[in-house]
Amino acid sequence: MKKVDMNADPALAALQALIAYLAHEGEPMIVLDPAYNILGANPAYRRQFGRAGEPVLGQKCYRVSHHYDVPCDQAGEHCPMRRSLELGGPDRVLHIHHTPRGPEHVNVELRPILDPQGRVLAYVERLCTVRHASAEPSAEGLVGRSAVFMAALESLQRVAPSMLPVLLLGESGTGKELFARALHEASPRAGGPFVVVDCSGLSEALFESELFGYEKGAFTGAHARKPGLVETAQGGTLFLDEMGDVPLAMQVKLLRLIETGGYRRVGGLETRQADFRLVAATHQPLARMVAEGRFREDLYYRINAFPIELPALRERPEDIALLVDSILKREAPAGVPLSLTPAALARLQAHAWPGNVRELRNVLERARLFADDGLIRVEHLPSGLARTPVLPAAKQACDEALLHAVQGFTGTRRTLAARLGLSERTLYRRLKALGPD
Ligand SMILES: Nc1ncnc2c1ncn2[C@@H]1O[C@H](COP(=O)(O)OP(=O)(O)OP(=O)(O)O)[C@@H](O)[C@H]1O
Repeated sequence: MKKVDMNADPALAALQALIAYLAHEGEPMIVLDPAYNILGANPAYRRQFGRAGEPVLGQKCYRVSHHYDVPCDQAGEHCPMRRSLELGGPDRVLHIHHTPRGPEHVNVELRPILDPQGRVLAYVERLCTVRHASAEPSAEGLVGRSAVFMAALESLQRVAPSMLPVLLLGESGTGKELFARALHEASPRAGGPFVVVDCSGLSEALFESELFGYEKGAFTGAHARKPGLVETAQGGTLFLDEMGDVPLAMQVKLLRLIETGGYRRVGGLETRQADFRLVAATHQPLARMVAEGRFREDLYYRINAFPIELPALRERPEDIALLVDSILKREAPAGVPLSLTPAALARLQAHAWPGNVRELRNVLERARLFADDGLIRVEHLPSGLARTPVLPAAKQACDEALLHAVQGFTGTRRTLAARLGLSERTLYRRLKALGPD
């Protein structure tokens, strides 16, 4: 390695020392100059994000991570370097990065390194791939890449390391349970249990014995002692689903449990100490229920410490294609790939989805039974589903789906037309309308 003359350029020497220091860090890190050039990359970065034969040094960070020709903020995204400059300190953002494995959700943390005069000498960027959500079709877990989905995921990432109770708000079928599980997995309690309590439809007595357990002989039928779900969640996460349905009389016991961690088994005298991270969810308007006296105000403030709004599916139509591919991966028997015609996809994108992702899953499960050749067409979708309105969004989605299909296809036009459920002439006409390529 070339020796640096410290007296000649102390700033350069400081940068070299910084790069050498980061070489021993286990997490992927790069050093950037204020003009977005990558000055150094540690071995962890090269292992995780480097591509054989593609040098990263001297490249622009936005080119390597996003394949953009301009910085992220000029491409409509949050640029941590710009924000860091505005804030005069570190910044964090969740981005979708191109990696050798495909697009991935990556947590980016940027810290400015200042010279003695307080000028930015360089930035250190730490990258951390989010493992519990996918930006590509995935057979399991959360998937999504729309801005509203990313905002919810970013909140999840920020709160996960803490012990703060989280309240997930969203319509039925928006993935509250999936988010709760992802939160648990992203938290330091991931090695502990994840326990789901469905609070809907439980009477007060049943709720108490389910949650706190009971002693032998506590009531008729209590032949043996039974631990409650709070005890089962020891060291892990307790997920209270449909929190708005907790009976009023139980709310006070729940509040005591959350505030002091203390509870008693039904029929027991001993106060036991709970140890769980609380995640609650509801599709009900809790604030209104408080105003109407149907939900305790003190409990509401306690659980509402960190609310996360989960978007309805109609607010993220750009995620539908990704969700469809993911659900079809889940539903398809091994080895039989299923796909949709662009027209069928456009119809799904135009529907309002009151039942959200669950409804989408059900529609696809049904359609699959009709798609004998593995291709789901419009006629396989329920007739009540949005009738292909020529909405600009739906039309554009249809065109995008077509382009996507063309780009990934290596066979002849004839076989491509057959796969898409179009006549060869229609395919030719549609491609012509999309441009010379
Ligand atoms: N972002 C997502 N990515 C992949 N699958 C999803 C996503 N969101 C929801 N799902 C799927 O949709 C279905 C409904 O999700 P989930 O049960 O988590 O919703 P919920 O909001 O808890 O519903 P409810 O309020 O009725 O309990 C599940 O099959 C889940 O796997």
